[in-house]
Amino acid sequence: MSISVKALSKNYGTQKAVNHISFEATPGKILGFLGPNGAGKSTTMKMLTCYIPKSSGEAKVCGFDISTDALEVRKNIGYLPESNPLYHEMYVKEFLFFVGEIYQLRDLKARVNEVIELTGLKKEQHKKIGQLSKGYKQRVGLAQAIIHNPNVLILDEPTSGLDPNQLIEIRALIKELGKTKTVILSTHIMQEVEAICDEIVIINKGEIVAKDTLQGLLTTHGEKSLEPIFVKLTKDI
Ligand SMILES: Nc1ncnc2c1ncn2[C@@H]1O[C@H](COP(=O)(O)OP(=O)(O)OP(=O)(O)O)[C@@H](O)[C@H]1O
Repeated sequence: MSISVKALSKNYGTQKAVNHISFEATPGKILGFLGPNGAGKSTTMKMLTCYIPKSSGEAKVCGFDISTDALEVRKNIGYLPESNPLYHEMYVKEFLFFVGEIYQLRDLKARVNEVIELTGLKKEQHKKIGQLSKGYKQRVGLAQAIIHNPNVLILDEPTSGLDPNQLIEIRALIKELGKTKTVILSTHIMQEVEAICDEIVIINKGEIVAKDTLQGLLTTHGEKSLEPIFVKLTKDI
């Protein structure tokens, strides 16, 4: 088990952003983490990547506890945050060298060239990040997330705002990465989940309302697609 989450909670003051959630994620599978705006997806991802502390509960990444083994957790995780914060004044290669140095990677030049190849950045590699299109900025975000070859990838809305061509290419890349790594991906695009996710967790108002495979959810709810199930489980009544 690469990710194990048990009764994990996060309170912001009196607000329960994430409330006692439990789920697991395994290598070679892509887990779609879905929920309406404000459901608690980013908060969960930030706890798993040790960006914010939990309020209670437990989570382990590759056996390492997010509260007591943050350094080991970070070594094992690649994270693409929702806003994809990048240094716009840096050149693509310069930025990837910078990230690789933080991880103290050996043979960094070869690794930077490898991730540039993997993420399809070759023809844009000499540009400044600020000069790149949104899709290529996402590729840089993915490149920095995988540069240290982590076992687990946490991707917060990796395809939001991309044109259909970029979307297809980034999805294909994520699917490829998901063959060997444990991937947790949040998205609002139901077709994306249907296309690439093996497991689905739906969170609403900080609580998990569904946890199954796509086929399992379709069968349980007697539907042919995910959208009506998502609406049924998360709409305000
Ligand atoms: N730093 C913070 N301080 C206070 N409340 C916060 C903070 N960050 C998030 N929240 C609140 O926690 C709840 C969950 O937010 P979160 O960003 O995790 O949702 P989300 O599912 O990622 O939403 P979206 O799909 O819009 O990105 C929301 O009500 C949000 O306003």
